[in-house]
Amino acid sequence: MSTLRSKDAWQALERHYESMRKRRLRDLFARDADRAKHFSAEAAGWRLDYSKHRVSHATMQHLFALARECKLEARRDAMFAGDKVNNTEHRAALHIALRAPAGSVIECDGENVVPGVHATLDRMAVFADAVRNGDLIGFSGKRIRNIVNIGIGGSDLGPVMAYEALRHYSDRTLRMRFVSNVDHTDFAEAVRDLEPEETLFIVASKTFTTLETMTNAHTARDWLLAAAGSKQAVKKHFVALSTNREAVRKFGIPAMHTFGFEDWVGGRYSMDSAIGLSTMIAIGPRAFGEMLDGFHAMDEHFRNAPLEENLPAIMGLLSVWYTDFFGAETVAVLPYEQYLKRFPAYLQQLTMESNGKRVTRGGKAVDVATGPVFWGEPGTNGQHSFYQLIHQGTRLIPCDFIAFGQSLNPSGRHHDLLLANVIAQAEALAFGKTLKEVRDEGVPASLAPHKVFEGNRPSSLLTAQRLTPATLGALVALYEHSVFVQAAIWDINPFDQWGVELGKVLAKKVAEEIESPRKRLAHDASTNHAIRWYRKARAQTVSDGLGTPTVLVLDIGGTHVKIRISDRDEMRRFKSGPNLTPQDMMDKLLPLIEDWRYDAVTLGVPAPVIQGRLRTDPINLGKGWKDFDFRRAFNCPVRVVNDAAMQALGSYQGGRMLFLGLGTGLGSALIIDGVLQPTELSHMPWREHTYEHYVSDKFYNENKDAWAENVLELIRVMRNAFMPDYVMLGGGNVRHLKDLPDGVLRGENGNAFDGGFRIWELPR
Ligand SMILES: O=P(O)(O)OC[C@H]1O[C@](O)(CO)[C@@H](O)[C@@H]1O
Repeated sequence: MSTLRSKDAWQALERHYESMRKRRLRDLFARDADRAKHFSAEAAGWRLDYSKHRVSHATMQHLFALARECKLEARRDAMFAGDKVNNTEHRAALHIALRAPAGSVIECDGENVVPGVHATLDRMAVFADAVRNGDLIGFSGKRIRNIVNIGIGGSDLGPVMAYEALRHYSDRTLRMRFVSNVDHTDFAEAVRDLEPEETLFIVASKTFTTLETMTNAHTARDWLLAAAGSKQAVKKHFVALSTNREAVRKFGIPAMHTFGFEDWVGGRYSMDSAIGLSTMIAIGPRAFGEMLDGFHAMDEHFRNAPLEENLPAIMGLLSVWYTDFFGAETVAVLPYEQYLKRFPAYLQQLTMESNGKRVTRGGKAVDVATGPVFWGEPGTNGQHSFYQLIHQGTRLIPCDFIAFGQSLNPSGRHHDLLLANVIAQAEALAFGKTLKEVRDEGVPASLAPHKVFEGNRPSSLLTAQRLTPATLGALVALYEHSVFVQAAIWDINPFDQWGVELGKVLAKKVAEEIESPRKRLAHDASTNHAIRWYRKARAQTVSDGLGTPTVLVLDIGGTHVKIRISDRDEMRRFKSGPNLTPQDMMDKLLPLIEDWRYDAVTLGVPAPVIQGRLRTDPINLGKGWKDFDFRRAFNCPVRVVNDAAMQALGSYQGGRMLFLGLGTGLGSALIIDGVLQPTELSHMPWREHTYEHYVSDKFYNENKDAWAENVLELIRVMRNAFMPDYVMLGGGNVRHLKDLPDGVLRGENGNAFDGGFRIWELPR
């Protein structure tokens, strides 16, 4: 038996539960006319009515006794004192210091942390005011109007929830957006209608290493630089909120745009730290200060009020009561306030990342249920979807109803009806409707069971006068501390989150395997199957010309194979020669590019290619090229293209272009309005031989002057035949031509790679 189960108060509760299990709320109310008064408490602008819970005075006494036996007050005091209550990470959990008034003293490792907190708040205020006043200017000299917060988990849910909750108080001339998901759709939709020159990115990440956030931050930087041109723009358009100052500096964000906090602020407890910069920009430093005051008021209440009047203690203990004695698995959070639409999502991280634990602080398995599942939606919408199950389903789902006396957008009967609904829902859940009541209404016997409401379904009603920055702060602190109370009873650490690690590590491995399609898979059959399925889907995306693939280009020549990849400048090469078979090439290539990831391959081959297929083996290489299965060898989409055509594509400047490649032989290609037309001029008869003969490298070595004459003659003839807007000369021997006629341009050899990359942008 665990220490918790063996506690006197726990055992007393177990016995007491047997007497409460069947007690009806109807009876409890009938016996006590003042039950609503007796089972309610107030603090920091909030009133908690918990009279519709399945508790008696005795229940509450047992629960308070349990809290005392679990040393809740001592644990709370240790947290407030800056002790390392996050024992698995050896850290304090001092979020209460984030809202402590200037002048207070809260020590961590012997140092008063409050002055540092206020110094950051002051810097944030100066910055927020600069944005709000229009003093913050982007790269083009225009004022910043769009704020995009990039973060995830606590670096997103708190800011987005607070922005939505306090929208009424926000500066409507600013556009606030929040990007969290690594799904690119999130970023794409967030910036779709924004101008880079007016956009500020706030990269919010405690660690500044989180995969999703850093991927989105790099995408944001590319998006900005595509418009700004210069890397200097990053300094103006990016702000970082982080504890990892070194990583922020490496990203290119200057110290003056970095707002830090300390490791004693947990991600899900950070919305009132520097992570709240977007909130402060939206509502202004003064209102942000009011929100902090609300937090602080609830902190003080939690710290000083006796458990019997202590809102977080009561809420936390009720959660333990239902989770461990009634076997309830979830809690529904139902704000009757549209501005709180993201509150349930925010609470999910706060509650479940904190208390989703299966071992005690000392590492022993717990043998009672811990952290319930939190979920919810704003009322009244939920009433028309899942409330059916809460009213008549087989599960017990305690509900937290949240409502405000005054609407921020009063109009007609709206608020009356909203409040009527929340009050009525709590009443219906508690008291239900008996079979007799249904029958008395004249409902036929066959239908009556369907219309019975069992009732006895518990709920809290949390009310405040108005949704303000202060009431929001107090509400969040209420839940933070309620989570702490539950953790104290279960003896778990609510401040770590090891449970997210394994998935992160495996995702990194799987991403590597997806992006290196030749890697062998050694997972279970199902995981292997899923990876293979996605590799195929991904290859299809590339083949369909969607997205921007990373392309590996091979420029295969008679003496060397040169290789590049589209996201790096580096070129690698290895020797080819007259005996090089495609298999030899693969054997030399793959070890050389082991560290490169690519989605697609372009092969520029010195041989005729029609519709992506080699018509013959290259004359200057070994055998077996024509029928070799490159798609299979690379395990990703491959496009084979004539080497001259590839260079032509890389040199193309629009319109009708004739490309002539002067190398060992003669390469040629025609591009008309972006569409590549393969041509094979080299072996057409000319004079006593072929065109290639008279402009070849061999001919050049025999008679240089005649070679130059021949090239000019070739250009004249081909111009007459194809009527291009211009002729582009490529190949190594172009350098031997001094003066070029008008309309004839000199291309560069490196253009071949650009052609290999561009070919994936063309329709197939
Ligand atoms: O702020 P960071 O370091 O990017 O972390 C984001 C989130 O990731 C987690 O560490 C794990 O999900 C959360 O606790 C945290 O809020």
